[in-house]
Amino acid sequence: MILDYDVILARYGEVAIKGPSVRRRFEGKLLHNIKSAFSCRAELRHGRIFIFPEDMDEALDRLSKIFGIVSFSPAVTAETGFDSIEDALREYIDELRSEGLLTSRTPFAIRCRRVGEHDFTSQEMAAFAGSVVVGEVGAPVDLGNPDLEIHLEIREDETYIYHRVIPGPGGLPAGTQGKVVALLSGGIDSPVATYLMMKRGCQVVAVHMDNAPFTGEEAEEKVEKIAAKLAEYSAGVEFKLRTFSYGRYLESCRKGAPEKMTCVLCKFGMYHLAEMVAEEEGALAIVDGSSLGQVASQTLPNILATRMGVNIPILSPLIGMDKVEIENLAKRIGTYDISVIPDGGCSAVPAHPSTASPPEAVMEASEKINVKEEVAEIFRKGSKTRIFS
Ligand SMILES: Nc1ncnc2c1ncn2[C@@H]1O[C@H](COP(=O)(O)OP(=O)(O)OP(=O)(O)O)[C@@H](O)[C@H]1O
Repeated sequence: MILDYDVILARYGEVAIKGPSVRRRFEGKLLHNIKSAFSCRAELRHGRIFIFPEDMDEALDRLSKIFGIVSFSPAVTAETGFDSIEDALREYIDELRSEGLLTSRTPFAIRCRRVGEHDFTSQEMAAFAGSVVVGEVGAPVDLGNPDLEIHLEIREDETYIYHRVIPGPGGLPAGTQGKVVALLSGGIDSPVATYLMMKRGCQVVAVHMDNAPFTGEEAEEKVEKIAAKLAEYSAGVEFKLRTFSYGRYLESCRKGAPEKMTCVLCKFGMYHLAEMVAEEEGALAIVDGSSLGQVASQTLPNILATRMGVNIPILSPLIGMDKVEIENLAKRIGTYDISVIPDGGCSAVPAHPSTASPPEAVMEASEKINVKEEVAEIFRKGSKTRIFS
């Protein structure tokens, strides 16, 4: 970064359409989350967040992971007035030229917005600033389809100059929508499902079932790395990972029920364990990475059978998405490269898992192996817990 930015103007979207009291709560949370992500002063002014960071590069990097922010612009501050804006603009133009963003052939536009009383209109200031650029560089003005837009945002006696509008992640500020228990495996899907619920403002307690001896140590390491990556999107709000030893339950499924039902019973037990965790943690829903028809346990009959007897909502934000869409999202959020690290898979998966287990058969098998008691025992033994913030 060459330009000597001193402030970032951040815009927030959905927060702004809420009623006054919800809006105040959301704005407060957003400010808190920003201040937790990096050292800065941040304040609300006229529906924008003005951020004065200690380290500009770090701030620009972290803001792309703060939910609630729609876009943000690093800016240079000038005193409002023709002379001072002209001076600041000339310096700004010099930097744009040295970065190759503005030449004598670059169609450009000045966009000017104004709050406060001034002795000029926005249009007059835009025309003035445009003439400075033309005089300095000779670039053509093109208001309809410019390659470069230079913004002047005039707020009372301060003017902010910027040209970059960097997209933020959108969504709602972390921590505004209560808590969920997210079933987190080392695979591609559940990190994306968890991310999507975080994007809607949820605080996450991630629950992982350690299936050793049917899985290796690599699976645990992957989940920790995935949790750390997801926690980058949770500034200001705790992100917890709880790992339970689940292998003995899988062993009971293999011994006490038809082999082809192992995966369905595995999932059945997971939801029940997640419900206990939710109660303990004060979470109101369970999240998983199911996508309809993707694997044997995700057919409609098996979705029905595995969720029997669970009394809180099980949210599956990926249910209607294709694998390629999910993978693309995983790449964008940074979990894909971790998820594809080979971990040997789960050796308890049968050669021919059932794709349509009748609910009665699942209930019968679950009673025979006493799932509720098995799972309660695992819960009582407790979890390995890591807090990321
Ligand atoms: N070991 C585990 N610990 C916690 N949750 C799990 C575990 N294994 C599976 N899940 C949950 O169950 C969902 C479905 O898992 P399943 O193995 O049927 O499908 P998958 O497509 O391999 O999912 P993923 O890519 O998320 O691993 C996962 O998305 C996740 O939410």
